[in-house]
Amino acid sequence: MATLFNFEMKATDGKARTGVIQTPRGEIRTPAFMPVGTAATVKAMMPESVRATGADILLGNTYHLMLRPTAERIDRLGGLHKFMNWERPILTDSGGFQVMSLAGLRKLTEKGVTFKSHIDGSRHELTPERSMEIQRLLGSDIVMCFDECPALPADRDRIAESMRLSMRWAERSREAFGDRPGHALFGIQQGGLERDFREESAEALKAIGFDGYAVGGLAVGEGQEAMFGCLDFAPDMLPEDKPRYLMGVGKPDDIVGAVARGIDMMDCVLPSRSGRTGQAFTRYGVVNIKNARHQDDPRPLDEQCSCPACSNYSRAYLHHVFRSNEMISGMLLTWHNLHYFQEIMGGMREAIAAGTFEAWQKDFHDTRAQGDI
Ligand SMILES: CNc1nc2cc3c(=O)[nH]c(N)nc3c(CCO)c2[nH]1
Ligand SMILES: [Zn+2]
Repeated sequence: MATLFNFEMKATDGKARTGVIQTPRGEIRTPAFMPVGTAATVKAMMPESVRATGADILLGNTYHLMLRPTAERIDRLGGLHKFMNWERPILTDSGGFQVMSLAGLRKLTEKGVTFKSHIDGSRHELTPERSMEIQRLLGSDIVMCFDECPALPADRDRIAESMRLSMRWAERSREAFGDRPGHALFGIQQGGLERDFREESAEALKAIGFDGYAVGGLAVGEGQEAMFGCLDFAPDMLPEDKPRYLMGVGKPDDIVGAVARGIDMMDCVLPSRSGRTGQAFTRYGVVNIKNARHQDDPRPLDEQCSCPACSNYSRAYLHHVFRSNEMISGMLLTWHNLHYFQEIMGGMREAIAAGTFEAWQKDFHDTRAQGDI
């Protein structure tokens, strides 16, 4: 019987690793970037287009889907993969982070969190047990523990108290998840930027035992320097033979820096969200296509990019459709950004496998510094 869920390390280069996570719905090449499909869609993209950019796995959200159309309805309709026509792996976040960032009238207790829907004001409750049930109903392949992610900056007492609550919730999540071959449960390390709390959290998670381990509690306003400072020690505390997932990251240089510090998986709304606002990420830096200087420019966004936007359209055209608020504008730029993010991931996988990751990083940063964008 094929192994139902396992992480096969192929090569390392310094702290960076490259490998493959085998799942019943297909393999995930690491380091991996997960496009965010919050409400059962990667906004402005057909699923086959998302696949064409090179994505092996998508992220879905417990919070959004429990409110609309509800997990029970998706279950009755055959589960999230069928519902959104994406048959490859899906990782779902557990809802706590989105409650704190989106919902109203929240009440946090040891049991869980109650809140008012940002959609219609109805009241809801999320607990570790309910989050596990929702993610089971959705049919996601990688389930995240229900946790609490404190906003930074926060004092040490607050961070310790929040981390310890999350570790008790991790225990309850593991208990409620049960034994589900072919489905993985990932624990989430908390502890802010504090080395001792990160250590305590890692020890607690390892004692429970998970199929993968996320570094949570970052990309919440601490800035890249502080985040990298934490990533200089936090991932090393997690089991080296399991996938390490940095939640919510990030800009291209955040992603490269995280992989260099031992991270295997990441997710971020940036490429899709900024694609819809006209912000394009290229190897030379960021291009704001709505800027008037592009209105007569016949060149593609990025001469070296093979995506549909760069292969078939000029900057002048992209500028026009954004200025006219045409639907194709967000489609083309989202496709380009996701394609570019996957190109970065593919480049890193190859470089790590070849032992040339240092040189690859130098080229990545040097190219970004030059060039007329
Ligand atoms: C954009 N920054 C960010 N930091 C995060 C931190 C966390 C976290 O600590 N826990 C959970 N469950 N999710 C998180 C998420 C949502 C991931 O898309 C985060 N997203
Ligand atoms: Zn492109």
